[in-house]
Amino acid sequence: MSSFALYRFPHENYCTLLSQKMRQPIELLSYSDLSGKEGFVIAPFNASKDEPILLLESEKTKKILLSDFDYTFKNSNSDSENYFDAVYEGAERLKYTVDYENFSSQIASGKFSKIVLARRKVVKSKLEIAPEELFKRACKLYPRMFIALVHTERSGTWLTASPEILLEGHERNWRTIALAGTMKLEGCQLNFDASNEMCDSDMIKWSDKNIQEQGYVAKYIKECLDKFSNNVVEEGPFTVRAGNLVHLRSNFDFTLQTSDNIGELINSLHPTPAVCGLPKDTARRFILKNESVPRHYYSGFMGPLNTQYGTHLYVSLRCMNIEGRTYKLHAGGGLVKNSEEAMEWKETEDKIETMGKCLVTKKI
Ligand SMILES: C=C(O[C@@H]1C=C(C(=O)O)C=C[C@H]1O)C(=O)O
Repeated sequence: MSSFALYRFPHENYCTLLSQKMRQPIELLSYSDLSGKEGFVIAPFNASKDEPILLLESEKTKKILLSDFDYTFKNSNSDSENYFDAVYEGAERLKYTVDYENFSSQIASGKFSKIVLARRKVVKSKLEIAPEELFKRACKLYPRMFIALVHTERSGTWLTASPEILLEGHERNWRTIALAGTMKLEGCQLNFDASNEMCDSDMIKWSDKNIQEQGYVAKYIKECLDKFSNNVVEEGPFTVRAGNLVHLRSNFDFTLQTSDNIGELINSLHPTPAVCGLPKDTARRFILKNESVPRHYYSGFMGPLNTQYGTHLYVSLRCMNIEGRTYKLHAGGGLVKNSEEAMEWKETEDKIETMGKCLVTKKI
């Protein structure tokens, strides 16, 4: 099968299909090597020989209006009855509890001020659902998010509905964000940021724990950017919606003299404490060694790099790895001093629901 990336930016009514048949994607082992490269990047949480950074060069690019989607991809099964079985990967809940104990004890001992613990849920469907159909559902359910369906031989097939920009811009003007802190909208709050009705944003009250979690990410990002730009403008944090969740977000707009060393900037930013921890390198090593389930391309990033439309890299969150009728849904959350296990577990369940909804929604 050829490699492809099908993606849609927030609020756009069209998607882009980039496919590569003749050659395999370029494989890179270091984020810094992205400097000067052009194409669609699919990067893992941690680049290695087994899981390299993949770069698709556009042999063929096509823009498709979402309203023409069904005509372009003729799917037969969007209406049929389906059901799902949760596949318990050796006591998933228990594994999380054990990991949580291990991770939070490192915070208690002062090794990390913040660390992100992730897990996955595996579900099987009775019938195969065309991945393009799932992409279309994600586009309709999540107009504010970056939606991407990618496939390569090395990475397998992944669908993401990401609220988090890692880096975007072109020439001199760039932006990144610090996104962290999570709450599920309930009751009247579900009107938050809906176009027709207003909900009093005072109804969304952030806990000190969430404010602290996001503060760590914002501080880290500011320090990274100050090494590359002397012109960083920080705005926020403010509340933003992602499906039925809200997060705290700060914007960082900055200028670069040249985008020639963009790989260095990416290497410095990724993985931010929104998906990894502080201090970064020890947290990353700890996660790789101790988390029960390998992250693969979850909590990496993907998107177009240095194309004629600029760079738009998003963190690969609210995503799943698709293997036929088996769907592996990944999610994590940041642990800090006052975290509680049951609440952190629920947060991962709430995040997993983002992709879960795409699986169970029938025709939309
Ligand atoms: C790690 C994830 O999300 C990240 C972690 C968040 C948190 O800990 O509150 C919030 C948004 C994302 O930056 C995920 O969705 O799996």
